[in-house]
Amino acid sequence: AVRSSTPLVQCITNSVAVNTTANALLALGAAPAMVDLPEEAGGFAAAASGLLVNLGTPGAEHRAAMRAAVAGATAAGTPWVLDPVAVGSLPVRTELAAVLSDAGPDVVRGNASEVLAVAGAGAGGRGVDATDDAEAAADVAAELAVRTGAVVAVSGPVDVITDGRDTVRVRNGHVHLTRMTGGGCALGAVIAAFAATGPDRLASTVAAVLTYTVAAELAAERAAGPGSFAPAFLDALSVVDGAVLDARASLA
Ligand SMILES: Nc1ncnc2c1ncn2[C@@H]1O[C@H](COP(=O)(O)OP(=O)(O)OP(=O)(O)O)[C@@H](O)[C@H]1O
Ligand SMILES: Cc1ncsc1CCO
Ligand SMILES: [Mg+2]
Repeated sequence: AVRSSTPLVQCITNSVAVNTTANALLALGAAPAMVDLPEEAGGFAAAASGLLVNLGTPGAEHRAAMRAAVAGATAAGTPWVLDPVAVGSLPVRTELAAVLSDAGPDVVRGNASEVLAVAGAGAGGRGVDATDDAEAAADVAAELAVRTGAVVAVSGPVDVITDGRDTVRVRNGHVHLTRMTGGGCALGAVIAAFAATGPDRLASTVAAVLTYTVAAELAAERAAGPGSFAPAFLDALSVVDGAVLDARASLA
């Protein structure tokens, strides 16, 4: 459905991951648009198929663009994904994530530390990357889903995806994804692309994570390390299909 509909995905994302994210969407068959000016972001979000709001390098202009884009997406019913990068101890993005997670995102996507922090459970001086165990955040993620109405996708060696009622675990993936910058950030954009294909947010998010992590496995078979993994991953995103997913999926 992503390939046949070519969803237009607006990304307000960080300056590190912008190129990786655009290339991942193109490889998958979606259309990226990094429209991140405050004066343009709201109108564009109303017309886009999906929106990513990623807090990785949230300068003042980006923050204004995020507010405008969320308002435009909300008014038009455009699905949007919040990636609360490195929230927890950094004050500006942590406050921003609290506001945005209450603004009705369709999906909140982060690693375990970030999801715990957005849920207000990341206390106690826990470092931003102190845990990569998504399972440890599963209950908190489900509570966050119920409170916000969002599907919550926690990434890690096993990804946990929940709408607060049903929870799906995706065991696919490869550690090279964590050694390529933007490995999590591009996943947020891919989740937005899949959200544009239909109203079932849990199903579209599981499909996005499964596609992404199976592509990583295909790429790892051809890669000598994280450097050659990155282009192999784009190649794999462009060929992975339903038959490969059926053969490779490790869901629980
Ligand atoms: N140890 C691991 N083994 C296999 N796959 C992993 C592992 N850790 C993460 N992944 C996969 O990597 C992808 C990105 O998840 P990760 O948890 O690294 O995001 P992140 O911490 O937000 O990344 P970023 O550095 O871009 O912010 C997900 O698809 C996840 O399945
Ligand atoms: C390295 C880095 N720093 C801020 S955002 C980002 C991309 C990975 O999250
Ligand atoms: Mg991240």
